[in-house]
Amino acid sequence: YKNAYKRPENFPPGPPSLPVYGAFWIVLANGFGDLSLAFRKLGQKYNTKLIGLNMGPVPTVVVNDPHLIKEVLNREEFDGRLDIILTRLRSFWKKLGIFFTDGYFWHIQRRFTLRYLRDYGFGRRDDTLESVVADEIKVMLEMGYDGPKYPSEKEVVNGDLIYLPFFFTVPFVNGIVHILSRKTVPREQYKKLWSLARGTLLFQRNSNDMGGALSLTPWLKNIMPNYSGYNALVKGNQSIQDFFQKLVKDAQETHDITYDRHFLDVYLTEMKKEITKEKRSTFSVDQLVLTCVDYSFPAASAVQFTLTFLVERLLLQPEIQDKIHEEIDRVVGRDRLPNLDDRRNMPYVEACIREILRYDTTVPLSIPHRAMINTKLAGYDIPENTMVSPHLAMLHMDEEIWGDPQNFRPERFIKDGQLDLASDKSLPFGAGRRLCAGETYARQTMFQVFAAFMQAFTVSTADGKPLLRPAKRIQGIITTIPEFWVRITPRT
Ligand code: HEM
Repeated sequence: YKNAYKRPENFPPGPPSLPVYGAFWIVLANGFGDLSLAFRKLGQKYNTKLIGLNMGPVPTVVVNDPHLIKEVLNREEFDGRLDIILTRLRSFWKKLGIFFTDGYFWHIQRRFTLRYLRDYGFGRRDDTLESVVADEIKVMLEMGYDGPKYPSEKEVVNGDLIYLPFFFTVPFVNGIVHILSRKTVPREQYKKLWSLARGTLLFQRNSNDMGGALSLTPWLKNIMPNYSGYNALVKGNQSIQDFFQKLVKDAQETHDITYDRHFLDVYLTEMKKEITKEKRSTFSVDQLVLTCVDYSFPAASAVQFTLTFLVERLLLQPEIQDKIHEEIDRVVGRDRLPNLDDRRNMPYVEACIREILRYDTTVPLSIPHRAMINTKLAGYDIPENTMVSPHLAMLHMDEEIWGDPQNFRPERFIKDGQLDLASDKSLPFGAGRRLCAGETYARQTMFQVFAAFMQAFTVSTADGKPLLRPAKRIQGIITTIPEFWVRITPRT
């Protein structure tokens, strides 16, 4: 009983702790498989904007209020990340990468990678990258029109059916591979990219926004490696890591310090310089592999699932599909692919993407932050090392901000026929110094892929019956739905 109510002094109110998993049991009882729902209910029950609880041994604060979410994202002392088994098992049991590192290491590596990836088209408008992605889109559409050319393509195309999300994988991932290495994986080897995307999905689904049971009780990996998801996490991670280890190894073998061919060379050159100059460096080959993994992981999962949610929405609300087709035909016609210049003239397509990012929040509780010092939030004391989860889905469903958040209504972002950015108060990519590093890449490529796909096809359900309700959401690190077949009909 004493333990159940033991909590740091002046900590936000919230559910008591039970043995082993602390309040996680109560969270699960309030929304098994839907942490966002659970925290919405707990917020109401304790009548609080900040829910304080112990997730296993970890003091945790879930931020349910739009203003406080923005405050957390913009205060430096909340920029930390947790050091948990989930993050270690993907990075050779070290603290590496961008997503799950913090402090000096993260600052140097995030800044360096964003600065130099930019030279290869990442995070800005770049003609070369745009045409690389457009070439991949042409192949994707060709698969849709003509069916599989290589056996592995049968995994994603079957007659007039396509398999989502994997039909969308290649343009997104090959775009990143090109930014990193100035090459793309050719069509006859696309299988590699699909298995990388499948591995990523396996990893995403075997944990959750808060690290899952395995992160709270890491010893589970020794006694029940299958049931705890540990084996699946290792397997899922392996497929993406193997791909990039090979890419980095190839670059190392042909690296010449006097001439940088691509981002991998730029990194290796800096690494060699730093290692001769300094005794300790944040640069290493393992870190380069993890950097590649971190920039590819969401490109092989979050973006393609966002478009998959959008296609599902078109099946549920077919009138939206007609409006999209009308806009594409009016602005672009049928003789060329939509390009990034068209974005400003296609407010409806752009608004559909913004609305799905709000409506189906991909990362409902964001990636957990960590308080790096003892601090205060809304008058409460937040001890150092508290996990702090900004509840983005709550912000996206706030009635005061949106009026009718439960409706999927792209028009909410359009004013006088123009996209009204000021009305988009959503934060699907977070904010502040931890802002998603791939937001620009995600927004640009999603527009390119989706607009071209809709220019070419009409979508309908595989069985021809109207879709009446959305698929059940699968809670993972990102939220997904089960893969499914969709019928595409070329537009005449
Ligand atoms: C629909 C697509 C995407 C969504 C909704 C999304 C959302 C997010 C969110 C919510 C975060 C955590 C922010 C925080 O900690 O407060 C994040 C971090 C991150 N995202 Fe994305 N993301 C998407 C696509 C991408 C893409 C395509 C890339 C790379 C190409 C990317 C790279 C990253 C990286 C590297 C971080 C870690 C940043 C850091 O911790 O410093 N994301 N993303």
